[in-house]
Amino acid sequence: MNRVHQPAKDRARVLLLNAALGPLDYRIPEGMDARPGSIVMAPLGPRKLPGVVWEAESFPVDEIDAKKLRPLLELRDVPPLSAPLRRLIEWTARYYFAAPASVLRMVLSSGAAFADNRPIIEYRLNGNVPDRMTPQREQALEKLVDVQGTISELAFKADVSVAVIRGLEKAGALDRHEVSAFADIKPPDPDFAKVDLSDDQTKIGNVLMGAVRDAAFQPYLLDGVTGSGKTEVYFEAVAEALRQDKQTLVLLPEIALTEPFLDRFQARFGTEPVAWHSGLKQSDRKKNWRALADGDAKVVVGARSALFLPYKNLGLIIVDEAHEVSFKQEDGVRYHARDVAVMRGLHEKIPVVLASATPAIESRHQVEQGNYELLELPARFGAATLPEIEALDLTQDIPARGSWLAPTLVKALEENLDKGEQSLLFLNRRGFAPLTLCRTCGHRINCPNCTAWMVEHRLTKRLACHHCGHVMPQPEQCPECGDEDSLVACGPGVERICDEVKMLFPQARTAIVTSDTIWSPAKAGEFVAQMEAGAIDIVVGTQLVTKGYHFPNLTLVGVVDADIGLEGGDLRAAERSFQQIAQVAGRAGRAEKPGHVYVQTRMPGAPVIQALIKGDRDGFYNAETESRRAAAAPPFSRLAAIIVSSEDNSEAMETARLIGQTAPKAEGFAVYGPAPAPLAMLRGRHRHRLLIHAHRSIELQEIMREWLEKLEWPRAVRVGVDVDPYSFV
Ligand SMILES: Nc1ncnc2c1ncn2[C@@H]1O[C@H](COP(=O)(O)OP(=O)(O)OP(=O)(O)O)[C@@H](O)[C@H]1O
Ligand SMILES: [Zn+2]
Repeated sequence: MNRVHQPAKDRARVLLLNAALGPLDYRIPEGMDARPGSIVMAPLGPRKLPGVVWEAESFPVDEIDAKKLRPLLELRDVPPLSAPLRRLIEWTARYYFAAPASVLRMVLSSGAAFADNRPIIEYRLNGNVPDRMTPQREQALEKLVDVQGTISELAFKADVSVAVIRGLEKAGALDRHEVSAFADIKPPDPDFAKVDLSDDQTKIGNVLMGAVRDAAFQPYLLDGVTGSGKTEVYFEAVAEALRQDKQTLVLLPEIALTEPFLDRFQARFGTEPVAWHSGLKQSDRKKNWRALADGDAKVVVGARSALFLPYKNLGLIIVDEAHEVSFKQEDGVRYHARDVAVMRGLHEKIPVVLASATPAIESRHQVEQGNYELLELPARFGAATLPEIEALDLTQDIPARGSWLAPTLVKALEENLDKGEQSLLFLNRRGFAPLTLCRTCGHRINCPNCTAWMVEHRLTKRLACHHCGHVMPQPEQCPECGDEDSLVACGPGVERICDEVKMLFPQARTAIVTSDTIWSPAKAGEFVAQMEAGAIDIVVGTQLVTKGYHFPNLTLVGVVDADIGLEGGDLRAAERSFQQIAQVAGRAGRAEKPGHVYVQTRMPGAPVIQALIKGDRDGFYNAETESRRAAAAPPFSRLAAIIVSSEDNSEAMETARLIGQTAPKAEGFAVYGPAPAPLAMLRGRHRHRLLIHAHRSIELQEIMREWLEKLEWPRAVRVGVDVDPYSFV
């Protein structure tokens, strides 16, 4: 056997959609036009697996004899993956220590690539009631009103088994509908509803339109205060891409934001863009995938997973709310969508726009380095002004016993209510209380699988672990000492704040907005409609309400606990607190009526709080950047984490120790740990961490690859690498 780089003409190296397998060689049968990028079906043992033909030189392997090659089974009738996309997949896999097949999975994510073009069969209720009723059937009939989907989607939506849905179909309660595999897509009209831009907006719009026409790689940081019209401005670039017949990808940090975005887009371009997120039903996933691969979908808006899709001729990428940490994926391939978006721009040779009112320190640093071009919108659009921000010192302005809102904030809420204006209370904690404690023995109710407290959710009468999803009924007695009525809820979550609001203002119409209540774009749409109709007076929400929304009648914002974010003390704690509070403050007074923001804190003198109340954004950024520079922290250095986990703690510890002991020694390369992770147990696995700190000039991945490749550990141990980590637990 020898390593050959130039394979024979009828030989194909195929990256199969299976992370455990390396690339394999196959024979290309006579007449099959398979070349790099082609999506194929290949035999593996008795099975048939999808895969993509790749340049052999990208993945050198020991070649097997031509006579032993099995032939490819089929060439799929879908456009091949482009060379720039193949290079992006390779880059992502190398940079983030992921199997190329795992990255490829995100590209082919819908199964659409392998499905034939036959119609998709969906079902919906037809009003017939089956003769025989069961509780499950009743539940399904209740929950599936106006829902259409495949059998398994209906089962999921109705929370019953597939057999129940099949039974309903047999009993004649469901009608069958054929849905075309191809979407019927109306192209957006770039000139549908043009807006008159201000002078500042026009200047930036022109820069971006020029960039789209130039069709060259250029990242932009579109830095404009909340409500300055960043969206209007980047819509100009989208319009230009449409005129050039190029595709645009708009990435949003949260699927809940897609729904309001669709409406806004429709108002500007006359039709909705194509959406991509985990909430899509199977038939829409397939259709949308196909439409963007064929180039029919001109504008795609989605969550981070939309980044890897095989667009036919991408001309522009926009990352909105680009500072958001939710662009970092924390499981599977641990990539940062903002960084990969820029890499995609580089490979596709197109402009990339990062829009934010509170840019990441990393992005500002790139501007300083001359890598990104800065475009600034310093003022709110029109007559709107930035809200007044005031700190409420909780040690002076003390909330009543058993409550969490300072008297000054309560009074402001009351006045706002009287004026008929809307208010928003922000607390980044889901549920009722973060901890349940026994007054008798001091026992704290922990998750059995994680080093974490069980969070009380009073609305669903359960305790839930926010790390693994474990739930239990609210116990009547202490699980430790057995005492009755001794359990108390400690600390507030949004539900508890909402209870307080209802006690204070029984007449107020309230809404809780968290991922528990707004779990789909449709739910977000309902919430927006209610806000716009004035059917809600006071919203209590988590970070989900801090970004993107535009409610003209929302004039008062209260930050319930500004200190929470600073507690963890990780690298980005101050930056994140600043961003969150500035963003939530940015929801207030976005139209004619001015806004007011109260920030409850025990540390009114903290630099973050001071910068917020003085509106000294640049002061905060400069100080924070300098402290990072002084500490040689990112972006002035690089970090990578190694997370070792196993159900067996001693195995995990041994492996972590082995990794630590074999750490390479190099100038500007330091390894800290191993140490038990702060989240020492997660989903029943014991976790240990190492942190690598390196000079920017160092080939971090190369050194780590060489180091880890030589080591062996028990099969049950998982070793994950997190490059440029955002989470340190
Ligand atoms: N040139 C314009 N003409 C008319 N309306 C405008 C114009 N520019 C902005 N607006 C309006 O001002 C409001 C704020 O604009 P937009 O939502 O684009 O700001 P943003 O910078 O994206 O805000 P945020 O970062 O807070 O989400 C919107 O209602 C928008 O329609
Ligand atoms: Zn748990």
